[in-house]
Amino acid sequence: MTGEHTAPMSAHSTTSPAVLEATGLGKRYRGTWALRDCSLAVPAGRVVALVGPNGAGKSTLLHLVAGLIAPTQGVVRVFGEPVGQRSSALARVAFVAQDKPLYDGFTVAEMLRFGRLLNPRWDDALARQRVMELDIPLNRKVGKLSGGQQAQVALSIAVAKQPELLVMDEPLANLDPLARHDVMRSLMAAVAETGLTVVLSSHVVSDLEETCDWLIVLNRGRVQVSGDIDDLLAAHRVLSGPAALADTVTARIPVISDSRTERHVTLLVRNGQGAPTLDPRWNARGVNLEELVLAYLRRPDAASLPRPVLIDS
Ligand SMILES: Nc1ncnc2c1ncn2[C@@H]1O[C@H](COP(=O)(O)OP(=O)(O)OP(=O)(O)O)[C@@H](O)[C@H]1O
Repeated sequence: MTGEHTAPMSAHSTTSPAVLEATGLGKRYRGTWALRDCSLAVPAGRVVALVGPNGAGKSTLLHLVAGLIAPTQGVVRVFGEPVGQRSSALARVAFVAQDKPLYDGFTVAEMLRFGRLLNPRWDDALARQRVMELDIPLNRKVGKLSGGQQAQVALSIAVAKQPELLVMDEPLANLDPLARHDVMRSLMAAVAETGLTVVLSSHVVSDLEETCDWLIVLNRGRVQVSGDIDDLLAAHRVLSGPAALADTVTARIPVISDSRTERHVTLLVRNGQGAPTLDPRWNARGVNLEELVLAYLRRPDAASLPRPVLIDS
């Protein structure tokens, strides 16, 4: 059923200690809720895809995790500690903002020196090695690098801080497909070397399919889906068959998306426990990550099980 999903099966359990945990988390800007009633837990060592349409609240959630803004409601914990101004756990978190935190007038070497001065856990050899392996000249001004090279420098700086949780807000934005692939490959190499947990937001779901193993879907400020990607894919399937039979399925199985012509219907459904035997005229197949995400985004009222496992701290 999950054959189309190429991410390696993870040995992690959903009940391993949560690196990141939100409970009833909400953020209001003046009269508008950017994030509401957000509860989720991410186990250690996961690579998390945070997806959702424009204005869904992704940046707001990531800024709350990084301690850059304070919640209006609820709490977010990293490594079991509530995030706040005095949170020592934030020393274990690196955040790469959407508008890469680089200074155009600095050379790459100066950016690395800056990183070394600001970060007590800085690994200078690692930073230089990563930049040189990518053939990025140390003496070039950051403003003269390509978008892909700038993303790689920002990633190298973040990794050199030796975080245990790396939070990246749209690291792939404005990059061409090859640069996106290269950045994701670099990120995966860092994950393989260090075992760090990564949360990254993106609009391009297909870029995440091979590398991420945990999915969070935000829609209109609410969490619709949070869970292990393999589990989520296994819990859904696509049914296609005669339109005349559609009502027999929709009455018995939770339908996330429904696309019909006069004679034919395609349904993306959630497998309930004890899923009913279907008429042989139905054709069933597995879903891929992009289909799953799109189906939920089209139905903001739908939420997926399993619900996040919250771990007592
Ligand atoms: N500083 C702010 N002041 C007022 N409203 C804000 C502020 N930051 C975000 N918002 C609002 O909160 C909502 C969520 O915004 P957010 O940037 O978190 O979404 P997003 O999912 O990251 O969007 P995008 O994909 O477009 O970057 C939006 O309606 C946005 O206009």
